Amino acid sequence: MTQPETFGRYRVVRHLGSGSFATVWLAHDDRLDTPVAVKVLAENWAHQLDVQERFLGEARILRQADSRWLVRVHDLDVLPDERPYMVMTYADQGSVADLVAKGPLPLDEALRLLTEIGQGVTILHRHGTIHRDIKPSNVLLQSSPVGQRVLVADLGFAKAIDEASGFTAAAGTPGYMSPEQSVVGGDLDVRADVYSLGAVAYELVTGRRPPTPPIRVRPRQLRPSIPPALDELIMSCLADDREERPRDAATFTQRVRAIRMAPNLISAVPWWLRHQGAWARASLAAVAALLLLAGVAPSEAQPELSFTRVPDATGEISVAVPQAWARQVQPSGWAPRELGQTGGQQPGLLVATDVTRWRDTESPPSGIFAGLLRDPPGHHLDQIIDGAPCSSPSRGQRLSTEHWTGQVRQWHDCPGSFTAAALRPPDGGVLLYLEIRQREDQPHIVQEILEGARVEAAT
Ligand SMILES: Nc1ncnc2c1ncn2[C@@H]1O[C@H](COP(=O)(O)OP(=O)(O)OP(=O)(O)O)[C@@H](O)[C@H]1O
Repeated sequence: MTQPETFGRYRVVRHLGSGSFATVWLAHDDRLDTPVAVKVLAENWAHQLDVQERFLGEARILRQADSRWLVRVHDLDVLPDERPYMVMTYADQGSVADLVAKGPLPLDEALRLLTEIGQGVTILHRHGTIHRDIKPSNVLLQSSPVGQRVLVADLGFAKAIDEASGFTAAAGTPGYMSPEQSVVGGDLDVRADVYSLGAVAYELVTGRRPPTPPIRVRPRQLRPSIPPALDELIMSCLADDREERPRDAATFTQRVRAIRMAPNLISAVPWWLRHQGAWARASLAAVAALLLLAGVAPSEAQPELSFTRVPDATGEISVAVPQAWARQVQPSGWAPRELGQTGGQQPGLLVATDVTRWRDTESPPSGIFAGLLRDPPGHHLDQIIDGAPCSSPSRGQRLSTEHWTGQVRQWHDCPGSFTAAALRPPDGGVLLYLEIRQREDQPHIVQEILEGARVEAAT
């Protein structure tokens, strides 16, 4: 295949891939200085009107739906040889198929992806569209300053809900396609996509594409650590009888979110986590018990303001906080992946007057989040945080003490104050990411907390 030089004003960089009907190129928009993906209808289909119509239909749906969870279409035009092309968001991190090719995903990552895919499909359903071909290779991944974002793509088979009865052609991909999709002339509704969401979920958590229906091997038989609620959800999506499935993608997504929030999946969550909604609530009884077990004791260093040292569940991190802040503790670690960093579950903790309101922008609690990163050399604060927690000006500074070197950024009127810091101990190796929120701005307390944080070598 010869590489064209340009498509209109877009300069072609390289070939990204070819599907059954189209070829996709990486190109550069020199005017806006941004990479784009250009999808061009294949020559052999260029004169087939129904295929052309489908191509244009895909571009229109994506343009009109215009969502951060879907590939966005920025432009549509026609080449001199009359082949249409659409200019889309470039997904620079491949697809979910690449991830799952390496095996089943960690549960927290699988649930995060399923929430995002569910959100993308929900947008389509609200737009009156059935995707009809949801599968891992049609879920693309794009890096963002705060992590990796899912983009549901390839609406080549998509159909308007109100035209979806009496289809003549069967369409979809075996393994992901609902039983009703393989019936010629069968009528469809959004529950066909719910089947596919269940099939994708099955593959993400087991590493195996589900067999053709009826499904006899439950995900928990292949991976016993899967929460029963997730096993149930996947099996209900894959029911032969669509009446037994969740009614739409929104219901599926809600149920995935509820599983993510279950107490046994709790991990501490930094403010900067981009999934604002998916927030685990701490079990207060467990918190009280953990506080006792952790041996919380007032610090002797601050007689005028009593400080307490609180460790995370592994004992690798501990923070000294004003006693009054340590009403609730979530000590069970965090997933740096949520902030776009590498590595699975890591030591981390959240200590606050009310952990459930950690990301409340109007009436924040006082507290501290601390999370460990196995440090890629040269990593710094701006690679972790994205944007600003509020519109007030911020001040950055370097910190260099006996225990830490690093960067600190503070917003003094957020409301209250907000501090983010990335600190390294003298022997390096790890990076401690900290967030400190204070209802009233008292800089000396922030200073004490930064000074008092500790990382012990894991035994
Ligand atoms: N926006 C995009 N950014 C980056 N890569 C993309 C983008 N859209 C498609 N691709 C890649 O281009 C290739 C071709 O995509 P296309 O949607 O034409 O077909 P497909 O989904 O691979 O196959 P089929 O259409 O036959 O199901 C795929 O490898 C896909 O990952």
